[in-house]
Amino acid sequence: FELISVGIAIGAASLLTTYLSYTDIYCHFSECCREEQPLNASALKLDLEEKLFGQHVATEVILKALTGFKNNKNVKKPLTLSLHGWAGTGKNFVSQIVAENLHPKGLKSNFVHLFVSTLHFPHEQKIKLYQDELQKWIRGNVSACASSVFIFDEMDKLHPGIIDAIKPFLDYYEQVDGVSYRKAIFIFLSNAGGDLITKTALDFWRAGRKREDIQLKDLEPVLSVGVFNNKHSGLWRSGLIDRNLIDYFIPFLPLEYRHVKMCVRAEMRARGSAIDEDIVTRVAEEMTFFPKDEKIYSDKGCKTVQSRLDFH
Ligand SMILES: Nc1ncnc2c1ncn2[C@@H]1O[C@H](COP(=O)(O)OP(=O)(O)OP(=O)(O)O)[C@@H](O)[C@H]1O
Repeated sequence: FELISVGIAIGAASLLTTYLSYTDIYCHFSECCREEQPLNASALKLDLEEKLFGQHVATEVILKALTGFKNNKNVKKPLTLSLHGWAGTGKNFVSQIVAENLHPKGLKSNFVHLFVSTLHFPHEQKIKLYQDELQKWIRGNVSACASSVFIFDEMDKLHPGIIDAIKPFLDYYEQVDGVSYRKAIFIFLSNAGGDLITKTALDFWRAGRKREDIQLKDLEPVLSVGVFNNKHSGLWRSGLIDRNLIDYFIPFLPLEYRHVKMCVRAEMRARGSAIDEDIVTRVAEEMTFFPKDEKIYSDKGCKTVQSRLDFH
């Protein structure tokens, strides 16, 4: 009798290993949604600290928000991050880093979805249609992979109201029509609030205080109110803010001359070229800086660094 149960145990164990190795092999060749895969927090930390320049607030908040969310076995709602700041300060860049740390194929993953307002929702008269499609699209993708990531770029160009279509998915519901959205991540990117962030950064600078002393609490309240009252933020009077469904408003500070230089060096490294400090300085000096008198912050952040480097 004992022999039979030992036999069954061995059989079950070997079936399990075959199944495990089968899934491993399958997932090696075809992308799998590994919902329970924990986040490698130290890899994300290293990525952010090494690659993202001048954004100490964003780095800290994103790291905390993601590790907290992914380590919590009992999340009550999806994670919703709203990234704000001037052009070229790293919002898309960070979303890419986050996406890669959640799904190895990053933006190319079947489980990471990027919406660009001017591309996907261009016509104001089609708001209702966009809302229906967006709901269907998100429902379909979350049903296929609970830990899907949705990135909405150019939120400030999104017609007011469209985003409220996804409100039920962002709320504290266990399920909506049989689908649970609790493990999904929504990231909104916007230039709205960039002026408020710059003002705070300038106030610190003018008061002789260090940029690194700026904290989330100096900016988050101003940002959420500012965005709610801004007709061109995509979140104007949005129920998402009203209902406190956005977990973090994350400020991206305007980049200074020294950060632009760091971007040039990073780009040179990525191209496999030796770092030539003369070229670094020349590229950085070609950028334009504001405000008019102090000339502290780069107009385009690090955005045109790559193309400018081609000239040298
Ligand atoms: N803080 C930063 N640290 C390192 N590289 C940066 C940073 N900001 C921008 N870059 C570089 O500049 C490029 C453009 O930046 P990115 O697209 O992330 O800007 P953005 O904030 O999304 O701008 P926009 O609001 O105009 O969409 C990035 O791909 C990256 O190479």
